[in-house]
Amino acid sequence: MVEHEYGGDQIQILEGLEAVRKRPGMYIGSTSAKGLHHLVYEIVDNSVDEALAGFCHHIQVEINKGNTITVTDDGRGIPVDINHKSGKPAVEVVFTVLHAGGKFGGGGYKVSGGLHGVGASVVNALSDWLVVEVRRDGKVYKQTYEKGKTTSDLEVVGSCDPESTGTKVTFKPDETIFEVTEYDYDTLKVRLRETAFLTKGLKISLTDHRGEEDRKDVFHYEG
Ligand SMILES: Cc1cc(C)cc(-c2cc(NC(=O)[C@H]3COCCO3)[nH]n2)c1
Repeated sequence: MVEHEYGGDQIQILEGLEAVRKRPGMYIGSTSAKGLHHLVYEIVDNSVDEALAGFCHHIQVEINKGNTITVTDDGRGIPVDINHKSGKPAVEVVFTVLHAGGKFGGGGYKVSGGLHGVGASVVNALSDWLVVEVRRDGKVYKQTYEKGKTTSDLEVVGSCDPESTGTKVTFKPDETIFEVTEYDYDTLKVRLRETAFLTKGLKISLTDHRGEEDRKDVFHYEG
């Protein structure tokens, strides 16, 4: 690959991020409480896709102190192999390339919690920071981003049982973008219960760590 082509790709990525941060409403509908909660649905939808593919059985959503969100699944783990067009790990492409495909192919971007999660890079762009951990092949991989820009190379930070695979994402919504930065437990509860109902067999748990005591609900509907 010739040097200038690489530059082109990098510029494309930066333009994508800038577009999302300049007009967030175009990508997540609004920057009100609705948009704040939409960030969670965009991430969860990726794990739901993995569940629909038959590889993920449990998704955990946690509201942490400071109103950061952690979503953990037990799927195969986002691929970490180097994508030969970009020279970047597949997981980095997922979180940094704005997929022009949007929800319905073509350039248009449909705002909705539609499936076939492609919104990870949008969530990343609208977050002060985002950390992803992938468990795959008995290794624990980690990468970090700030406002959608990569701030560390993908690195192996540990090892794990080869049978233990999955993806964990923690992010902090950018308070300069969202008018509301406090998560509402019941809003997430209603949506996650509906998602579990529509995805028979998938267990979805929601935990709020912000209080003295944790508050938790688990949704699991059999077919
Ligand atoms: C929380 C979260 C967030 C994102 C962006 C992706 C995922 C995700 C993605 C996947 N699985 C995959 O990407 C599939 C894709 O096909 C190869 C094996 O892995 N599982 N979980 C989870």
